[in-house]
Amino acid sequence: MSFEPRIEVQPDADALATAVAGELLSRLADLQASGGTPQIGLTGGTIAEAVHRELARLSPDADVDWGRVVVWFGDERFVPAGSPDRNAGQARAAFLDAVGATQVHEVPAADQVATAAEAAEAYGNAMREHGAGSFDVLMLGIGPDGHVASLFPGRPELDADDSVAVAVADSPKPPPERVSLTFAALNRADVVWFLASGEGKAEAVGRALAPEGSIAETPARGVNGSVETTWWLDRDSASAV
Ligand SMILES: O=C(O)[C@H](O)[C@@H](O)[C@H](O)[C@H](O)COP(=O)(O)O
Repeated sequence: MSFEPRIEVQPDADALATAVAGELLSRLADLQASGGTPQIGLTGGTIAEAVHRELARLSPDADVDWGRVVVWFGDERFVPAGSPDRNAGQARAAFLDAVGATQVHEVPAADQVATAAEAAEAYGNAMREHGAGSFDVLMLGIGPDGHVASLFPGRPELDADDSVAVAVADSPKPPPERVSLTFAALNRADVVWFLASGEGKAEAVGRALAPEGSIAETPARGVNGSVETTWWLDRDSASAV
């Protein structure tokens, strides 16, 4: 069980993105120096995009072989592979292609399988086949409603603990069809990093970090790393902590 969450507050979104990218590269270099092949989980969203761009900028000076980093996604939008809404496409454009990441496991897209349920099953099989025992670092965003990945308040997917990934229909956050890792899969992380920037996230971050509260109401409360949980915030998103 992880201990109290660590809270890191940066002055603004730019400083936050730089700090997260720098710390991730440092962790990856250490893991590789000790002979590991790190497994990481990426997320979609605005601050994640900023972190990805910083990873592209900082990676050339870091001692990280991105060909030896296995990349997964905490959730994905169930849209065609070429859609600008794809988290994987955004991450590839922002840094994965630039840094030479070759072990990137994308959730099947809407023009590759017939249904989001098929995509979820295939992704779960891929994680089992590749022995994705646990994430060395799993990065997650949080929505203004407290959602994490594509696990939204009060939704049945919160209870889908017997699978790795689950299809999400009628998502409150567009696009409507998604695939999300379940709490069971998300919690198979040694280290969980929540990324949140801006006043619009302050209330949700406050609820997620409050001593009391329900996971049904604030799903981000349901994810913790077995070794570390860090909330990477800026002054605005930390204003209710
Ligand atoms: O696919 C997605 O939309 C994300 O995985 C989602 O969980 C995101 O991380 C949060 O909604 C925060 O997004 P913003 O940073 O854009 O607010």
